[in-house]
Amino acid sequence: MIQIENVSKFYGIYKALDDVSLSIAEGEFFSLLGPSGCGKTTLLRSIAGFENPTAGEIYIDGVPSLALPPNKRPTNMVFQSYAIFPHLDVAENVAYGLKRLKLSPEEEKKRVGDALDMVRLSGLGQRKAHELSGGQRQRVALARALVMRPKVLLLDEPLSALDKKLREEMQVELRTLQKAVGITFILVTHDQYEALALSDRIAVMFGGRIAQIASPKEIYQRPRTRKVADFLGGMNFLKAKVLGEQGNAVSIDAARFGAVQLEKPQGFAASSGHVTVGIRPERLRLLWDDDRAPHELSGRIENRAYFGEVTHLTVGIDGLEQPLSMVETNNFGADDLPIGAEIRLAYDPEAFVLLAEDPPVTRI
Ligand SMILES: Nc1ncnc2c1ncn2[C@@H]1O[C@H](COP(=O)(O)OP(=O)(O)OP(=O)(O)O)[C@@H](O)[C@H]1O
Repeated sequence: MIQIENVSKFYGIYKALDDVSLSIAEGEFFSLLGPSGCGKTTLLRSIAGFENPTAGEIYIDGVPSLALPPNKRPTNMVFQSYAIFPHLDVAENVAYGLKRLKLSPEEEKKRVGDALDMVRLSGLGQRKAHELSGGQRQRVALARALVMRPKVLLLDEPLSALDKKLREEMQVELRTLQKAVGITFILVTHDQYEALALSDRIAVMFGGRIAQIASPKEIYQRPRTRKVADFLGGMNFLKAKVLGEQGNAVSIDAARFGAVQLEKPQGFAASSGHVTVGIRPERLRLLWDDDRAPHELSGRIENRAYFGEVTHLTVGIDGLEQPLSMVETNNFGADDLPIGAEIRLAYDPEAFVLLAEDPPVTRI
């Protein structure tokens, strides 16, 4: 549905997008994820036609689209600020974009009704903007875009103005809605949980470039570089020594974790004989009393933070440069462990990932 080919965007000498290429399938929920300033909004606005890339081409449904103005593209955008008119009621807001299509009054009414149904606002058509909650206003903004029946819906941080609980509810709704309407959704977000929960695939961006594109599970469990790993959640990083390579696998000595065999990431080159490996905090598990595991380490609690359903632990291990981060659900008493307590932990060597070097950022 969308094919982005070698797109670059300069603002003066500043490179906001640096040779970006990617394709998005019809019906896919695709997220552009990255820190502030990485270029995700510039890329989304380039698809919409609000921004003109300096080089490259964007094909939408097979049509080279960079020369087309926004209203000639089969796309529609939902903005961060709700962008609804305060002097119009909900139904009038939703009907606004339809006016230029000059539909019959019956057809227009039906399309507005369908769009309000989709976002679960039927019955609220006569309400004014100030009579709506934040979540309802955001749904009006969605209905305004959906009523145009775009092939691609572009969403620029649409939930970031909502409080945490409402945002989580709307995330579930957005995902359900996308599956129901089957339209291609492209979401810009800097919230990794939002991207993980909603997307079929995620592109992680840094410094105007795509660092990795993969499914949520793949990108979380198999991040290609240290920066991708770090952006998606907690990760324990270790320096390890390469013992040998066989085909697609590499054996490493991961300090106190011993010898581990790992899959090589794409573009991997163990130039220095040392590599960085990572293991997520939740892949380490506390062992209690007589629990035994094939792979164990002993350590000491150095710090503890209580988060209600989970406790984050920092565990010092003799022979490791950095303490390890762990996450334990508060079922078995991790929240009561005192600082200084001696513990044992289990790990699965298969949970380690080998991380490639991040490319240097050469933006200006
Ligand atoms: N009109 C402009 N003129 C000059 N620089 C710009 C312009 N628009 C964006 N930039 C710069 O280009 C870079 C990418 O901006 P962009 O808005 O795409 O980032 P982003 O990843 O969406 O960030 P955020 O999450 O903060 O919106 C930023 O460093 C920004 O300052």
